[in-house]
Amino acid sequence: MNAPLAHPPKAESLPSAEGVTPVMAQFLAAKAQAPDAILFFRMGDFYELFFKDAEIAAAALGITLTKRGKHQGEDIPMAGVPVHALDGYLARLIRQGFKAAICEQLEAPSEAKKRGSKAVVHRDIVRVVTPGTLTEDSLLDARGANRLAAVSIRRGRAAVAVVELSAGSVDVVGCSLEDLAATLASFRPSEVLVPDRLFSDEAARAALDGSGGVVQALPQAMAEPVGARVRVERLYGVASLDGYGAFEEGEVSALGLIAAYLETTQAGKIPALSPPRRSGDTGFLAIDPATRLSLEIDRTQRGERDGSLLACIDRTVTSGGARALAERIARPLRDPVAINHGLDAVEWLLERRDLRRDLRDGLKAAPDVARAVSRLVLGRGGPRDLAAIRAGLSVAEGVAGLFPPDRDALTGPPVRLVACLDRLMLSPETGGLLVDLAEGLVAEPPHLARDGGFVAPGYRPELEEARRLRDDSRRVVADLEARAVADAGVPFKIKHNAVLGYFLEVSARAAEPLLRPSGDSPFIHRQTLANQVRFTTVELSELDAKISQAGHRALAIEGETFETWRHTVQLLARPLQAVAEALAELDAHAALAEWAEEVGAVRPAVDDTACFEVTAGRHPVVEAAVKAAGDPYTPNDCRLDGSGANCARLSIVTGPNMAGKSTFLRQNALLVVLAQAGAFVPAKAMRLGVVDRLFSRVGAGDDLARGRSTFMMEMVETAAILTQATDRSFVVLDEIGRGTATYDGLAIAWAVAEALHDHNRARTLFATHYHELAGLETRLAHVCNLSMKAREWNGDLVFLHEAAPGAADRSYGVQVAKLAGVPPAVVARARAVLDRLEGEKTAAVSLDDLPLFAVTETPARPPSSALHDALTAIEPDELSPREALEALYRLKAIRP
Ligand SMILES: Nc1ncnc2c1ncn2[C@@H]1O[C@H](COP(=O)(O)OP(=O)(O)OP(=O)(O)O)[C@@H](O)[C@H]1O
Repeated sequence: MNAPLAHPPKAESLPSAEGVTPVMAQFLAAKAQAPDAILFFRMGDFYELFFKDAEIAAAALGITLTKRGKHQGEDIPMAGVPVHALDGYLARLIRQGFKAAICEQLEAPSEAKKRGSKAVVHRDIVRVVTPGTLTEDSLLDARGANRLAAVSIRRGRAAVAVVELSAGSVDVVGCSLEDLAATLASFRPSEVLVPDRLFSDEAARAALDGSGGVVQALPQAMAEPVGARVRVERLYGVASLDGYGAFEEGEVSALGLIAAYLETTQAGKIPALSPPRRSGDTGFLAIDPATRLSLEIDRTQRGERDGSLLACIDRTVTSGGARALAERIARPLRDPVAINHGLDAVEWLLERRDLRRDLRDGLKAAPDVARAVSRLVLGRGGPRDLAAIRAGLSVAEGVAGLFPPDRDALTGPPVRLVACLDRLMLSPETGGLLVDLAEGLVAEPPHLARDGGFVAPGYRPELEEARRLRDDSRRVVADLEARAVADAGVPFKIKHNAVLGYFLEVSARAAEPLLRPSGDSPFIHRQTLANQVRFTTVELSELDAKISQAGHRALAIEGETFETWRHTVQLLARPLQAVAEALAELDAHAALAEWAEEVGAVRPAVDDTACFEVTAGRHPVVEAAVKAAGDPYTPNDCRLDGSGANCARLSIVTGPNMAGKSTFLRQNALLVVLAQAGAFVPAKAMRLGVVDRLFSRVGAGDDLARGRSTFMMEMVETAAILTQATDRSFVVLDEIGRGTATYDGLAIAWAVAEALHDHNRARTLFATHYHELAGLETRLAHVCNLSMKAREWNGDLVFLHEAAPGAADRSYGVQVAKLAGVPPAVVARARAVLDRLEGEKTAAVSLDDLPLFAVTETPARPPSSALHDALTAIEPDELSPREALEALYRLKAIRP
């Protein structure tokens, strides 16, 4: 999978500003500020696009391309979208990898006119929209987080910084280059920032490709640690970052890329961010992109959520909860203590069915508080976001009240739940905001603050006054119609428009007597149309002015009230986000308990040993599919021990096609993911010594996009496992070696199995159709054979899906071909050829004679030496000439 690259229009294609109209000059000035984005230029009720942007948008969005005026003798291409439809068009552009800049009108045309009739309305870019910086509900997936990541590599170490604008969270992880891909993939970023120099770095490119995000290259200078530190300090408004922890150079550099990007894309608006959460790469179970794809953890191989492990177990009732659960499954933990804290919370809620039901019922009323807060802080929120905060805070109060006050460590809620409950406790400030909004905001406010109508009656006396004046005057206007009809004797109708305000309208014929000159007529002519004539009176004009003044005043007071609330939300952003997080976490825990009850999952025993023991385990997704089709699912045991003390470290799994080998392998890998994510597991029992890295590989499909053949891909991925797996890792390999000629494949499979057993010492399940590999059981100390059982019945094959000790004798490929509907003549011929080949094989050279079986000495990990380590740590691009010379002397001084 190749990461899509952002494809902005080229900066050098900007048209010259010579001799253009004032509005076009304004457009070009804005365009120069965001040359790599498609500029949406507000003109009244439309956002217009010009020049190359218009052509790109017309092609990408299917909108009409027209022209407007000339530029240096050439037509100016133009396209436009109505203001109210902007979000939809933005979403489509962003999905296609474009950036968009929004240039707004910052004053009303009437204001501009005060500066002279030729004055141009003041406009400026208020925001650059990119995939990682979206906050609008209409542009976001409610159940998935939207993250912006940045990668930096300094002195041989990688760092990943990640910000989720809608939750205000910031994570930073320093990791080895080997773990970069897994670390980046664990965040599923929508957009990844990299210094442009990293583009030519093989390892970095591979990691970026696997991240799934749109890649944006920034100038290398933005990643320089000194400048980066200053930018991060500015983002947080602190004099020094030291108060947040001691950051590695690469971490500061990655955070600096994010700070630079937020400064430009948010046009100076500073989001409310929590201090960077720093975690080393040892905090989480490393799962590289290929493994995520193969296990279909949060997306299927086709890229859909439906059908993944996450979709199968997700019972959350809020979008924040869904995101929290997704994060847990995407980044399982590695520390048994932390994992057990999560399991304690699930167990406690599982045991309290009534409380759990009430909790989930209460949570259902909680809107997306996190996203509402971030929109308000970034100046994009409206009254409905305030209503979301009000509802969220009152749910927090209600939900906290469901839990017993008992905080005893033995009988009360476990630590993870107590931590959530503590965050739900409203402070005097957040409590005050709730009271204020409950009193001052109407029950169902409009989306936009602009049109008013959201401040509750009675909340501000001066607003009441203005509203009364406006409404009373409207009533007088309504009375005036009847009086005018009586006075003039013509059927007047009172109407209103933006240009004339209120006026009296009557048909042209009926108006005739009123148009004759008369000294004392109160009706003043305003306008003659084809069929109607419009009049006003002094009284109507006065009332009109009164209504419009009162209306403006009411709007101004509502605007002021909104601004006060928005400001309070900005000040309280962190505690409000903490409430949102706590609600989300409670939802995720309760959802895991709910799912565990539904499918009969049990608590895994997670510890520091090297064991893996599953009794009657099930594959959650395949089980659901099989049961939906009305068939039973066969549970299976699996026992491995990395130390080799209690049972085998490596199992060779054989069996007919379709017998359930792949399901068995993935099932056990998924149980590791679930257990370390703090979830219960679908099994009768499970004991797990924590895993540091999880690998799953299937004899691969083609990756034509990257120009690599099936077999090459298979070997690249196998190489990654052999260099990275440790004695704490868990590896599942499915038919490795199948992509080449039989003997090459067998030889490679054999050597890989041996290396994993002898050198990596990882707990491994190795499924294969090379039955010769079963011979490893007698040759290596910690290998056992397992086979998936099937029976022949009246010439047909019946799959039992049962993993039993021992090797399979054959593959039954021909029987499977028959089951699949291959024509009988072809099946019969295949059987005859197979009999012949099997007859010949008995006479062939014995495998024992092959050098395959000689014990290997080659270490699987690359050799490491002081010289090698020192060389790896040097970053030539970061050294001054003097430092380079010093580094050279240091290298010379190292003795091999
Ligand atoms: N434990 C089980 N209980 C019930 N049905 C199962 C079980 N395991 C697998 N199946 C069913 O068998 C089908 C085939 O399983 P799977 O793909 O794991 O077989 P396989 O041995 O890997 O096949 P191949 O060697 O052809 O790749 C699954 O799609 C599922 O419907």
